[in-house]
Amino acid sequence: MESQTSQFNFDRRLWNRFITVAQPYFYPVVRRGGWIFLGLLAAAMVFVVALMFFVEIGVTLAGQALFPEFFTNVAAGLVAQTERNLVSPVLWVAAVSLGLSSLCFVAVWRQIHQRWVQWVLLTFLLFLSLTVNRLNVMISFIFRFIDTALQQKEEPTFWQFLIIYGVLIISAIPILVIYRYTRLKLGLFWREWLTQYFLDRYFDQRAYYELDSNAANTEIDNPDQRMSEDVRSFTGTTLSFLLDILDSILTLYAFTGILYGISRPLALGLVIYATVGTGIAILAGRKLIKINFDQLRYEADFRYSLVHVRDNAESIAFYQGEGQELRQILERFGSALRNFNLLIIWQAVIDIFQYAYNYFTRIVPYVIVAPLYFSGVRDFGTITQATIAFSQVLSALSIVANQIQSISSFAAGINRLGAFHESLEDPALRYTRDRESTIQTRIAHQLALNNVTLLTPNSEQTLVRDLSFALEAGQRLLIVGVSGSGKSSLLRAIAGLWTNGKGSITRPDTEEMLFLPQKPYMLLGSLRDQLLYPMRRQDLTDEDLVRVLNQVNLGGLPERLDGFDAEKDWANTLSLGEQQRLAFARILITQPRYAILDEATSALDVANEKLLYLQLQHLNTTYISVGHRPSLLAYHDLVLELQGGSAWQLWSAAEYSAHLAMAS
Ligand SMILES: Nc1ncnc2c1ncn2[C@@H]1O[C@H](COP(=O)(O)OP(=O)(O)OP(=O)(O)O)[C@@H](O)[C@H]1O
Repeated sequence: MESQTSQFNFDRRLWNRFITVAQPYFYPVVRRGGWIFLGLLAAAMVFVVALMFFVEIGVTLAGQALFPEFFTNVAAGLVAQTERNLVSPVLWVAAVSLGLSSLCFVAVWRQIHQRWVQWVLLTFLLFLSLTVNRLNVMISFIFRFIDTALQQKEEPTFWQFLIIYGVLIISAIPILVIYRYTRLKLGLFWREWLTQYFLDRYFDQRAYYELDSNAANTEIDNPDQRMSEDVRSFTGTTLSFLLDILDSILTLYAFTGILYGISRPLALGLVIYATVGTGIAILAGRKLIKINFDQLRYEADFRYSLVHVRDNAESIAFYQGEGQELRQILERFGSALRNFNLLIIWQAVIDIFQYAYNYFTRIVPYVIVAPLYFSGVRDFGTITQATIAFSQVLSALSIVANQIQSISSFAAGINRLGAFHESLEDPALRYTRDRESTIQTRIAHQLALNNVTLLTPNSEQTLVRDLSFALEAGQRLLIVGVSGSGKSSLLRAIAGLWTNGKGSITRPDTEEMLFLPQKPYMLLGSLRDQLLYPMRRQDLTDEDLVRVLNQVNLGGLPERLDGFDAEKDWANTLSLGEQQRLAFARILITQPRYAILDEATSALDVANEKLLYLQLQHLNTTYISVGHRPSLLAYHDLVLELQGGSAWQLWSAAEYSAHLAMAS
């Protein structure tokens, strides 16, 4: 896999990642889906602009019909413009644009019919953005009239326009509020969908397990942050950039003509100026992507170290490891601060560029238009108009140059989400090294291993070589061996968690098997949730649960801990032995065909261990245990001894007992 940390550029890869993450909410992922998505977006923009054209004509005509005197006196320019529009070819262009853009949506309706809410909201949002843009233009006109009336001391006109302004603002406020609300609402829907999209893939095929996101050399650090903060800022920022781009296009449309009319060299000079500025901003911004990317990681690492302390509070307290923990946390915090320092230095460098870029622009129109004025070709007002048009067009063209900081941090977020998406979609990318071969799994009624050679995920150790055995129904196997010989790993291979190696494993479907891992797992939730984990059987009453708890010697638990529905921090409330017994109760409730127990009774006294195994023998469950204690031999028929160095031997329980007796 190409190293992601070496790829911080505004390039095709970034663009592809952006489309990959942004598209699925609006258009299903299919061949050429990205282009169709962009086409639809353009169609939505065209639709909105054409619609606005007709809305403006409609509003003016309606206004003229309702208040003829007012419109003829006050908005004569608007009326004249509307009358010109009604006979101009632009009317037909707008009508055709409206029809064609609608047809684009009709053409792909089958693909997007489940996504109509987002398209309606997005189109509405674009329309509102355009309305707000128009309102601003109107307000600018009103103030021009107010200023002129003041200057010419036309008091009635002055008051008239002030009242018009008041009325306009009263009608504009709801539009502004709805505009903002719609933008946030669409962001919220999108975030909900995208988070769900990532979560589904995160839990699919145990990606969360294989990502190994705590390893120092991992490509995908802190998936939690990617799914929470990165997704949130991705959706919000994409929408606001989209609206900014629309705004820029409209501004360009409105003012480029004016500018070109005044001076061609000015228009041309502006394009060159903005292109150079954008180029420099992109060059400087590239550096910022990497720094922003690192910042997100360092911040998440810092937060994780604090969560880690919270999760392991008791162990740290026993060890009195506060000093060490504090040092670790401060180190991570230090990395975040150092990187942030770098960020503000680079921002200062970019600020130099941006200030220069924006202040120099004030000179440019004068430099180009003043000679025209001096030579008498243009009048004085032209300079003012050119300056306004120039600054409008420039700000539209300078969207990248002026927002490079936020664009680079947006790009960093896109890279984090894009890389995460890639590794979730393609399991091969999750491993740091290429696998030469994998252990094959077949689903069958019984469990059997055929010539299995098992390696650790990083291929550093071969744990067992050419291991073969088969378990008959009802046969019970005990796996023994020195610490680190690979006992738990063998169970991981049976469960399909580890597949690095050769050979094949035949086993029942995992739904028919229940694994109790070495560390008893206590989920977040109530005592009922603990007992019913992982399959939520709805048919069990409280009496059934109490009966099961009695079987594992935990009958008093509900009374002691406020019933079945109180939520507690179970891992810290229950003793290790209690947690193991609770985990064992899950087997008695689930009654799987196969149970796999990894030192599941290691924290229990021998009497409790015996009680649990006797319960297990009453079920129709075939089980495999891993354990060190000789007392376990009594509950098993076969013994698999892992001898270290990838050697193994299979014994009957009786033979192994005799072997132990001889050895001692
Ligand atoms: N994720 C991993 N990546 C690489 N090596 C690992 C990984 N997990 C475990 N190992 C290594 O694999 C070997 C076998 O580990 P395993 O947990 O299977 O031992 P075990 O026999 O169950 O030990 P114990 O009796 O102490 O629980 C160990 O040397 C361990 O360090």
